[in-house]
Amino acid sequence: YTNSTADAQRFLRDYNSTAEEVFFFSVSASWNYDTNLTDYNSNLQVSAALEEQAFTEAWGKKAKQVFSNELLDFEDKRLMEGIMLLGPANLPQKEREEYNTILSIMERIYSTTKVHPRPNISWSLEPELTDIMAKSRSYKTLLYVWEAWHNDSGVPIKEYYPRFVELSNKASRGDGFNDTGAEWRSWFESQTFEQDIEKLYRTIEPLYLNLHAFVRRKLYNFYGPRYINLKGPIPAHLLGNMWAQTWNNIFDMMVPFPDKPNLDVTAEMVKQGYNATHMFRVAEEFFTSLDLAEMPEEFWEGSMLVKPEDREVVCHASAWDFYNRKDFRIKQCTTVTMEQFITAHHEMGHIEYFLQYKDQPVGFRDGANPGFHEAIGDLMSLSVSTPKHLHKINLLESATSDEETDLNFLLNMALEKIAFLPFGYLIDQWRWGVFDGRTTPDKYNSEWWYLRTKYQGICPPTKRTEDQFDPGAKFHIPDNYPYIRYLISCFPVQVEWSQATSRTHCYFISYILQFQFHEKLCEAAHHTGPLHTCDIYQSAEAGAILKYAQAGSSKPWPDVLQEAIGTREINANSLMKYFEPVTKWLQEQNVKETLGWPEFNWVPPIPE
Ligand SMILES: O=C(CCC(O)(O)[C@H](Cc1ccccc1)NC(=O)c1ccccc1)N[C@@H](Cc1c[nH]c2ccccc12)C(=O)O
Ligand SMILES: [Zn+2]
Repeated sequence: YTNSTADAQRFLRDYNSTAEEVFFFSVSASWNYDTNLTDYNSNLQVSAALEEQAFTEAWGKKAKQVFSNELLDFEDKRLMEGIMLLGPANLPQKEREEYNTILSIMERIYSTTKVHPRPNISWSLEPELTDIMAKSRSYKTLLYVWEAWHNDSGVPIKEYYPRFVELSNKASRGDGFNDTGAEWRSWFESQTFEQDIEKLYRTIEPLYLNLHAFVRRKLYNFYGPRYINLKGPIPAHLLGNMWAQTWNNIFDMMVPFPDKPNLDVTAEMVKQGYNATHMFRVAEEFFTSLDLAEMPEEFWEGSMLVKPEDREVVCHASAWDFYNRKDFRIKQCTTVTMEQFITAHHEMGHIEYFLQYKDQPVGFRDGANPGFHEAIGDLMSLSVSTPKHLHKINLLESATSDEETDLNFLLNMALEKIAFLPFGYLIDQWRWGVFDGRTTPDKYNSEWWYLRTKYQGICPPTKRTEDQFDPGAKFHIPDNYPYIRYLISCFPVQVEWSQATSRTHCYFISYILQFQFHEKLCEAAHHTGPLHTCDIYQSAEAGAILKYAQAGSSKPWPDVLQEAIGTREINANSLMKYFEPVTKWLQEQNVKETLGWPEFNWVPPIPE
């Protein structure tokens, strides 16, 4: 290759066809390991990762040697920049092996941890512990399960994490970043990224404080003054979820108008004999009703939609692209619940994205929009969760949309979407501090709980020390998957050109903007009435916008965005408008409440 445009384009084509084979091989090895966690499969997965890293190193070094970037158009420049990022391939061979092995071990510890309440009884996170956290209303049972999971999964991971951080930072420095956190933030290519998120968070904070105060009062009425301090943080194990990240599982303790139809359709799904495959068939029909693609045959043949009995697997849901334009799979330990039904739509949103992208160059199939993937799945849940949609798919008797039913629905959505915001925000705040060295291993847990109390207004139900490692008890930390993308993701758009590289700006498709996106899709679907009753199901016009927005970065972003979403600024107006009825209602309920948790350091007593 010489430094000419023609050669650069040939280089990109050659890279692409080789990359497909190498990525197919390493994704297949990861799939085999994740669906059968044995030493044998771990070794194969680690060596496949080494192969991929050797490939990345060879082509990345060649690209840096030969090409300077001004030869190429915007797309090819982005592809070439991606190829030049070596990641773990910056590490010498021994350290590469150590890096891959640590990741494999941490993932396995998390995914195979079991709790033994009594001899020869063993509970996994999915489904046993998850179900108990969702359904139990016994303070002591919840405390036992919460503490056992956090100790048994987090503590063994703790010994590996500092070394992992060291190796990850060294790899990031090899690509010119100060540390891995800086590398992750660079994807948003915005000098004011952290301030933007802080501003976004401050906008919705009043809504969160009202939800928090209301939930705390209801928990106080149930668990009593011994365990709930009306001026303090809420004990983390009482919110229906192992990490207190979404609170919709305790909706039954919060229902504003209990005599209205029950919006949690889990019971109805069980009654109608739903199983995993049927849940995914119904999800598929939602997407095809938007004129998006149906699942290929390979999907139904290759996916793992239920937890196998005979082997250990990674149960945390995920969607897989095998980079051969044919094999696309979901791995989910599906149980028949509404929450899992929503997750099935979220995972299938990833597959739809893969299908839209499959004929794009490899570099655009995932890296181009870090996290746009995650935004699509959540966007769908805004429609799928509506009483109107659940009625259309015959899971809800009546779709009476009177004011009280609407309030029930909006509170349920707030327990999912609003409760999530501070959690989505704090995970990577903690990690950014770890990667840039501010949070040293001797402070991992205290910093974690400081952020958990500061943003979520929750506290550990029992004393936590530096002997434990509670961040390790949340999948995305041992799996090293960035989390802010569940809150903010980014359309990279060409804006102005500078000499060395094409400057791209970030159009934030934030968690907040999904409501704006939803608003646009609803307009296209000719929806009338309040936004929260909109369901884009069966609207090909709405699907067209989605398809256009999703169809890879070969389309010019600005018009997609302006048309689809409105502005590039993060503004929470749509979200605030969406929740406006329930915000007012919560403010009325909270007239006598203390908003926030001034008794910041309060922790509940241990039950005797
Ligand atoms: O992790 C997930 C779903 C799994 C996933 O689809 O996001 C998955 C995560 C994962 C990443 C890397 C390896 C293994 C699993 N992401 C993907 O499968 C995926 C697929 C294609 C591209 C990018 C990511 N959800 C998050 C956030 C979340 C759950 N429930 C919510 C409700 C409202 C808002 C957010 C959430 C969580 O469980 O904490
Ligand atoms: Zn996802």
